[in-house]
Amino acid sequence: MTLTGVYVPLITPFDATGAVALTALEALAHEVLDAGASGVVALGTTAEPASLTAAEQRGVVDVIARVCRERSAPLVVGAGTVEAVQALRGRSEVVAALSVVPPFLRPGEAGIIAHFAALALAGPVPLVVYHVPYRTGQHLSADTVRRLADLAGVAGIKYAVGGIDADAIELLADPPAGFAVLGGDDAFISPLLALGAHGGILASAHLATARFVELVDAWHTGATFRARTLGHRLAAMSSAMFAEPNPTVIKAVLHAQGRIPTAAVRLPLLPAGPGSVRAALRHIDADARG
Ligand SMILES: O=C(O)C1=N[C@H](C(=O)O)C[C@H](O)C1
Repeated sequence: MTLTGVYVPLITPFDATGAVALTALEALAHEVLDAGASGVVALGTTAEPASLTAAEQRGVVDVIARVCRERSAPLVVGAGTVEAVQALRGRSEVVAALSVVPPFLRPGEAGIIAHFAALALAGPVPLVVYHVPYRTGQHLSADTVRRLADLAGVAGIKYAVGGIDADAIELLADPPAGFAVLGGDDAFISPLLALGAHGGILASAHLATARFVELVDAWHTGATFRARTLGHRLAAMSSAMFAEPNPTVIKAVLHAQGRIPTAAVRLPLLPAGPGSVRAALRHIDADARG
């Protein structure tokens, strides 16, 4: 199956004691699926996974997996190591592991291909390669992405290069069969869809979920005028959501909407400032007014 549409990488809500608010998380997963998301992502960057204990991570995946089971919705789980992908064995709702390109080391493109070949072999589910070079420090050419797509057990890429680059244009001019190209930079999702991307993993889609779904559908059905107009509006909204480190603004907005018990984030993140939150809420209000 090729992953398409909008996948929402769920935040991890905390309650007033600082514990993970599992009931609110469950409700959020239902809400985004009700609004038309194709699926959800557990333990993406947006979930602050490095700030969760192993037990909290398991609790988060358990809750989201239960929702996906009830709804027959696909679940993608952030997992970058052999141990983490192997821990997904037996979870039938999990359709893929989202695995970041190894950061910081910059092993070179041949090393990256060897890494994903080994990880794909070790895991029970296919991989979606998370390519975010402004964080990992590792460039991948279109040719390298094609070689990754050729690997058995690699189902797609979350493409987040901080813009639209020459490699994206080259890749999407002739996309590998059965390989999903999913945008991962919210503000650039519309132009990437225009080039032929299959969908996106978009934290902004916690808000205005149905609009992001509409955007993907509009590009995929050739409703270009609607797609372009909506794309500009959602890009402005996404920029407001990312005015401070993700997911601080999104959590504050969800809290202001009464959807999660607190806006709390864990260190090293600091809560978003009131000006950023007000600006983001203004975008959502404007969108709701049409
Ligand atoms: O958690 C994710 O997956 C995403 N993280 C990105 C980030 O934190 O920069 C943004 C994207 O929307 C999805």
